[in-house]
Amino acid sequence: MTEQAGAAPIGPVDASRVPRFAGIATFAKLPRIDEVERADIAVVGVPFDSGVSFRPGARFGPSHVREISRLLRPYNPAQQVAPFEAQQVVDAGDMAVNPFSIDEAVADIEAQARALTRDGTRLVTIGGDHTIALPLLRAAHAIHGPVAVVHFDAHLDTWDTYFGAPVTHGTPFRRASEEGLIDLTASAHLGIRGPLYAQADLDDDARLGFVPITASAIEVDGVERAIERLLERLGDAKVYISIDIDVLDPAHAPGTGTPEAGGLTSRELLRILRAMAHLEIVGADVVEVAPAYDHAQMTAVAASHALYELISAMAPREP
Ligand SMILES: N=C(N)NCCCC(=O)O
Ligand SMILES: [Zn+2]
Ligand SMILES: [Zn+2]
Repeated sequence: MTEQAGAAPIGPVDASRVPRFAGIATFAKLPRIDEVERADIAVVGVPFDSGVSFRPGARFGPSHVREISRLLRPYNPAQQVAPFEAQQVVDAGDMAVNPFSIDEAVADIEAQARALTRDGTRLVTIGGDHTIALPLLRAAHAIHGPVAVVHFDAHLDTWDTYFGAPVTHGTPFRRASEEGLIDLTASAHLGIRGPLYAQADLDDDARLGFVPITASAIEVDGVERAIERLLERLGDAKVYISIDIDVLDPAHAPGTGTPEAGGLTSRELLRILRAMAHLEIVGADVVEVAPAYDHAQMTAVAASHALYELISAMAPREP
């Protein structure tokens, strides 16, 4: 089956005809990339977790999230859009990445991201640990120049090195800032909380170009105020959205490697994502889902809904 030029996008398999628990688990039962001529958005997995500092297992995130994503439905009332009708969305499978060498893996990811985005396709990536944001930002920068990074996370991920290693899941945004990949005037973290190594972590972070909208600011001032601050910061910059699922409270997302108490609810996360629908979103990722620590697929449910809101936010709107 091949999409004809100009024809309507090929959508998901109809779950009222083929039970959603049957068949191959592509994301949201979407077509595979080889079933269409060209895609506006490719959902791609990056099964890599050799950059973690604590619990491993995010390499199994992509298949775990795809499995539960089969429950997603075609119309998103919260954004008033049918995200798989308004644009061609496909599942591009998983990238092949070296599990024994971080440097090789990072080069593999960048090369495959560049190949997938060569003809204007935008990537929505399922991790994998947060290390993968660095090569994904390198690939985005090659096309768009410096992008505003909207980073949802309990952690800053702008630390310098771990055991002397510069490329880990705690360091991607420091490297990205040093390399000039991010727009230093428009990037922000959301949901930051928990213990740090020192006050200097925050000072470094500000110097590297981020403004933190903390979990406690969201609690005290409310989600609407957080959205206002975020949109003010972003202006009309091109945006890359990176969601570490540990931005959610462990009550909402236990299946992750470095959990921290006091996090966002999934409802808060989804609402903030919807507020970015009018922006130019050039790519996105959802990372750090570690199925071995998940219960009742709850972390995967949160991740699959975050991905659905991202894809919906990226859909073209009637002017
Ligand atoms: N990116 C995530 N999830 N965690 C980073 C934590 C780094 C640390 O152990 O200090
Ligand atoms: Zn984190
Ligand atoms: Zn992170």
